[in-house]
Amino acid sequence: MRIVLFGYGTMGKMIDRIATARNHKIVSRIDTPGDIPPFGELDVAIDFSTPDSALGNISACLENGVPVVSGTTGWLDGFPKAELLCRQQNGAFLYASNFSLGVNLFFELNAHLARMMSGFPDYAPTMTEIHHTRKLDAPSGTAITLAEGIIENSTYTAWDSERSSSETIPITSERIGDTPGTHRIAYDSEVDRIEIQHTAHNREGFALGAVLAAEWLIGKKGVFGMRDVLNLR
Ligand SMILES: NC(=O)C1=CN([C@@H]2O[C@H](COP(=O)(O)OP(=O)(O)OC[C@H]3O[C@@H](n4cnc5c(N)ncnc54)[C@H](OP(=O)(O)O)[C@@H]3O)[C@@H](O)[C@H]2O)C=CC1
Ligand SMILES: O=C(O)C1=N[C@H](C(=O)O)C[C@H](O)C1
Repeated sequence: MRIVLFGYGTMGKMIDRIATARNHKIVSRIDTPGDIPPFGELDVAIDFSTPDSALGNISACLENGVPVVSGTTGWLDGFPKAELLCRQQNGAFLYASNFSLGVNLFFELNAHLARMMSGFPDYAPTMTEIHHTRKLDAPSGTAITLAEGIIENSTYTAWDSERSSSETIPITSERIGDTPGTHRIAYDSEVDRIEIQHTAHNREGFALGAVLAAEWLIGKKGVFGMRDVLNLR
């Protein structure tokens, strides 16, 4: 595949290495606002940029008929616009708050646990996410996806950065050193705690997942997520 990378920071560089090792060609590396890749020479775009720039990068790809994979977090207010543009352009767009296989299995486990716990109102959920100190957004995109998974499968209606009501899931964000990404969900009662946790040991799983998603997206039309790639339906 001929690939453009939007965002050439920690993730962009790792994706470059993994994609090249899988015999893909990185045609262009965009790391500065306003830089435009040679859209006509591309098979797919991969965006790991910033909360402020993701929607613009994704829109430019869709307007130029280039399938686009995005893992950027912190811009999801703009997601409906990207989705609409993709459908209007009959394009291909794949978004995931987390591309690692382990986290996507953890999403399934979280949904299952939420369904199970919804019958036991003595237990209340809380969530903690821990990332590196360079991270621009909080809570993490993964934590928001996990909270949405609980909301879909329980009587909880919202998440918040603190417990603002008995119907909200509180999310605590910690920023420590170079932590790649840790997500913990705990259900506490007066007498005990049930908890599940995913710990990324490094960022390889995120980067490989994004390249696999880009390979999968070629030839498809529509809006997709990692559940489609991994066939978790
Ligand atoms: N979905 C997933 O699995 C994962 C998602 N992420 C997310 O990916 C994103 C990037 O993470 P990470 O690589 O660690 O962050 P970095 O800050 O290391 O990289 C982002 C890069 O994007 C550049 N940039 C700024 N503006 C633009 C623009 N308009 N177009 C293209 N590039 C631009 C930045 O340049 P400058 O520094 O000069 O501003 C920076 O080099 C984050 O949102 C993060 O949350 C991260 C890991 C996994
Ligand atoms: O910024 C990061 O590093 C990560 N961001 C994603 C998120 O916000 O969930 C995914 C992963 O946890 C690493």
